[in-house]
Amino acid sequence: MARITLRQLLDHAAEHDYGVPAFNINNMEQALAIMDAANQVDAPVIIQASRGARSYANDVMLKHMMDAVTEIYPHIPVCVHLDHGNEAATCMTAIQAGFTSVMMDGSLKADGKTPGDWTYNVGVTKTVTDMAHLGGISVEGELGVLGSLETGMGDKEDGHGAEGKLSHDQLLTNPDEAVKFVQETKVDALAIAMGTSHGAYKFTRKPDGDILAMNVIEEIHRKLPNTHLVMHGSSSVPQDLQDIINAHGGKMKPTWGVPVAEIQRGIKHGVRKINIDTDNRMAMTGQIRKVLKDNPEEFDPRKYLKPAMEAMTKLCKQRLQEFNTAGQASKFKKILTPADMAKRYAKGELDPKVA
Ligand SMILES: O=C(CO)COP(=O)(O)O
Ligand SMILES: O=C[C@H](O)COP(=O)(O)O
Ligand SMILES: [Zn+2]
Ligand SMILES: [Zn+2]
Repeated sequence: MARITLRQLLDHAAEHDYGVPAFNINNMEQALAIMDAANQVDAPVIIQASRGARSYANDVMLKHMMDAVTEIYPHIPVCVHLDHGNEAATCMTAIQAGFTSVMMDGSLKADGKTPGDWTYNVGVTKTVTDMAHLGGISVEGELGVLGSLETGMGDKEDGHGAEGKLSHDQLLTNPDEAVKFVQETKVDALAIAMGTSHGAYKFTRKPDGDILAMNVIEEIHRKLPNTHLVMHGSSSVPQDLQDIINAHGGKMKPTWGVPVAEIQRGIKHGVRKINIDTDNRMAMTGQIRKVLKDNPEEFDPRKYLKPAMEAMTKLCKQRLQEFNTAGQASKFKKILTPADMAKRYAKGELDPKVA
């Protein structure tokens, strides 16, 4: 069994200077595609499921898929993470379903739309870390609200995210507040806002420092050198994938994502978890469109799901190589269980350290 906690994985990533992509799954095809990639390049990996994924696939199905992938690939450390938990109960039921890590996203209220204030965010996040750490489960928190620095609009493309206009202050995580937040909540990883947003339409041009504020990451990392930073909305939205979709009946508008070089710069400054969903959605959809358009007589799902999985494996493998995750799986000496981690939290060994 190689199910690893986020904390152990990201501590290893910090020690060995790499980042770990967190790929979203909703079904068996995505889980197998990610694991095939991780196995090919000897990489540990984070598989994450959103609330939407949990209701799409059912927790029982997800639980057994996670067991299946660790049984098929026992040598690959896999962290199973809840993406964007909206309240404490969502986190607790994920833990019951076997997740080794949860995100309590208190940057938004439980409706997933209204920005949460400081007191709300610290309170709900601390409730989750207090409970989760008792059982050795890791917690990611979020400070700052995801949204576009180009338009000032919140991030609601994929159905969750702030609605309406946000202030510059809300859109950029304040480094001093980040220090206080980590000290008060004891989160294992901190997601920050600096201009990325979910979905395909992040930027209308190649992003520069005005609309993708990587300097915020550098400043937070200076103040919190031991905190693992998380970049959400980090798909690169590759042009070739846009082209495949559009060449086969799709209608994606011109758009830019987060350049891989910017993520690599982030990894040099404490970014350890990089959330990617949209790129994989595009990789799969491009192949499904292509097969169905080129072979309109085809109706066996395997005929389009297999190329879709292969395209997703290719994308995942590329990111694992680009983030230096490749080659790291076999470096793990021992995978600690949540119970082992619980003892470490109890002793205070994993308490946050500030510069
Ligand atoms: O942040 C994400 C999941 O939490 C995914 O971001 P993308 O939409 O850029 O893939
Ligand atoms: O939130 C980000 C991920 O892309 C998950 O999306 P989802 O909520 O539509 O499953
Ligand atoms: Zn989202
Ligand atoms: Zn996200």
